[in-house]
This record gives sequence, C-alpha cells and structure tokens, in this order.
Amino acid sequence: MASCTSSLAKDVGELKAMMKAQNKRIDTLIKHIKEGCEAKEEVPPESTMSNMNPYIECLNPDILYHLALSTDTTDFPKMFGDVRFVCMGGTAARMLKFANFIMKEIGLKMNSGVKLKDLAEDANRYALYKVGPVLCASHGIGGPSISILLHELIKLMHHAKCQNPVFFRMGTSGGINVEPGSVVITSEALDGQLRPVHEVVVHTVPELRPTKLDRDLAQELKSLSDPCHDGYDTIIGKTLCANDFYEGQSRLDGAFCSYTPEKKKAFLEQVAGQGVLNMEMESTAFAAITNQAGIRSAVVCVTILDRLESDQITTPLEILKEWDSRPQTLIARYMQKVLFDIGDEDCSGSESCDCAGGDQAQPAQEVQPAQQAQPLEQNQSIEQPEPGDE
Ligand SMILES: O=P(O)(O)O[C@H]1O[C@H](CO)[C@@H](O)[C@H]1O
Ligand SMILES: O=c1cc[nH]c(=O)[nH]1
Repeated sequence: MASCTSSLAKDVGELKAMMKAQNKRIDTLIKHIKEGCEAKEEVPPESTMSNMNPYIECLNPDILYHLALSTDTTDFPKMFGDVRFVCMGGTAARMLKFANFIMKEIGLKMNSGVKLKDLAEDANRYALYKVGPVLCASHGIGGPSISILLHELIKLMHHAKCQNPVFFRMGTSGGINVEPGSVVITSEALDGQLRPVHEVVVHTVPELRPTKLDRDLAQELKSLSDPCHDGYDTIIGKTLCANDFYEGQSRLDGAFCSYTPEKKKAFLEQVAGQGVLNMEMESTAFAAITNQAGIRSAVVCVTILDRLESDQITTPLEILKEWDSRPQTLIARYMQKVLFDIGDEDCSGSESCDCAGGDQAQPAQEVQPAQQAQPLEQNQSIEQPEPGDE
C-alpha cells in the first residue's frame, strides 16, 4: 500500500513537472505569436566545445569512422542539435536498456511495434541511441576504446552545435572496503600510478592530461540519492583507473600473477587509505577528455564486489542486473530534475501557469515540445518494424 502510494505520488509529481514545462513552452509560443513575424529566425550559435582541433574545419566531409556517420550524409545540427545529455557505459545492452528506461522517465513514447535503432550499427563498433535530448553510447573496455568514442562524440557535438551537454559514464567497478551494490560517484580519477592524470603518448612523448571532474555535478548527483529509500549507499570518492582487469587491479585470478596475496592486500589497503573507493578502467580517459573539451561530466559506477574479500565475481546474474541499473536510476533523476524541475520559477505573470508563484526547487531549462510526452520524432533512434514483424 505504502509503495503504491509513493509510486502514485511520484507519477503525479512527474506529470505536474511535465505540465509546468509544457506551460512554459506554451508561454514562449504565445509570446512569439504576439511578436509576430517581426521576430528574427535565430541562427544556432557554434557549439560550446572548447579546445577543438583547428584542422577539423578543413575536413569536408568529416567522417566519424567508428560511428559510421559523416558530415556529408548526416545533417548533424538537425539530427543531434538538441542533445543535452550524453550517457556512456561499457556494453551495448546496458545502453539500449538505459535508452528505453530514460524514454519513459522523461515522458517520451514510441508506438508499439517499433524499437530503438542503433545509429552507429553500420560501423559495428559502438552502439548509439538517441532518445529526445539524451544520447546513449556504449564505449567497450578500457581507455583506448572510450578515447576513440569520445573524440568522435565530441566532434559530433561540435558539428551539431550542441550547447553545454553534460556527459556521464555509468559503469560497474570493484569496490575497496565498500559494501557490494553501493554506487560510487568519482571525485577524482587516478591512473595506475595513482596520478590524477590521463597519459597520452604523442610522438613518443607522454603528455599528462588532468582528470578533472565537475565537483558540483557530483554533489548534485549525490543529493538525489536516498539511501533509506534506495536500499543502498551512494558515496563520493576517488576511483583508480587501471589499464587491465587482472594484474592492473591486483587480482590473484588472472592467467599470470607476479605478486603474493600479502602484496595484494597491502596494495588495496594502501589505495583505500588514500581515499580510493573503487577500481574500473575508463575514468581517467573519460575525465581528461571531457575536461579538455570543457564538458561537465561525472562518473557513476556501482561496485559489484569488495576487492578486499574476493577477486572473482560470484554474485548471481539477476542481482548484477539490478545493480547495473543503479547508476542509471541516479542519472535519470538528475535529468528529470534538469528537464522538469521548474518549481521555483516565478510564473505569476504566466498566461498558462496555474501555480500561485513558486514552490521551491531549481529553475528548469526549457523543454522542447519534441522532448515531452509525445511520440519520438524523426531525429530519434526509431526503427520501424519489418513487414511481418510483431
Ligand atoms: O561496466 P563497464 O562500463 O564495462 O566498466 C567496467 O567493467 C569492465 C571490466 O569488466 C571495464 O570496462 C570496467 O571499467
Ligand atoms: O573489479 C572490477 C569490476 C568491474 N570492473 C572492473 O574494472 N573491476
């Protein structure tokens, strides 16, 4: 009964938020109608990506090889110009699951019988789904894999003239002295030598790029967790990013092992003593590359074991699946907040708003009509069923 009531309350809250967003949009449209045709058509500004390679402008077309997208066959501003969130995770299945989940969470629908289309399927490398303002991409395993994807996604953002997109990595990790199933939001990503850098070797010379993540974003994400209600902890701490799952993470169960169990224990205790809560394999590249492009970003990973207890992952698949969705739930809450939480706007002068001015909460950014409870439009990942398909 209690859970039914709280689920209804959540639905009502979401519907109210969506209606407020609709009302705000209607106000804008009414204003435009009043201003009539005198209003000039807005030219989209350039993207907000910083430090872009100047030679990109010489590429005609620019081919994003690993995504099978090219500027001569795709209208990037039309197709991707509305993207506000880019979510990345290791596997295609996770990202498809997230794309379907976030669709519902932000009030979008597809007709029954259609399914999401992988926009990068022709390249057979990464999966790419678009759902309204959310782009979801799988990045594979390790720094080189996520680095290639980030180069191409940032160029995609640049060509599409995207404005201030926020990037997330939603992953799994090995916790250190952390209850399995907990969610860790990374405060600082450290490499295998415990340096807060991502090393890129250019012309034989190692360049060290800082792995800066957005502190405010991490705090805001944490504020959206609710350990009592969620049933698990969400904590902020350092993440060790290794170049390998086995020896790179001091496991004793790889094909080779050059250290003793005592050395392993000492290493894990040493890093835990330095504030490291978990280990995974992409956070340094993700943090450094998004930082270089001036993109706000966060790494949110569930811990699937406590490395002080074991190396092998023995948790049943069903439980792992549920844990896998925990970072997704938190990130979805953030997106809902940004898209719909417009409770404190002063709507006293509104022509369509029925609230008596200001429940608390953050000002929300405007939601485009195509992002509200409507069928997805043409620039989304929609695949029509084949004749005869269910
Ligand atoms: O769960 P994902 O996103 O794949 O991330 C973690 O899992 C992989 C290793 O199993 C590494 O890529 C590590 O970073
Ligand atoms: O122990 C773990 C679990 C998931 N991913 C990792 O990189 N390490």
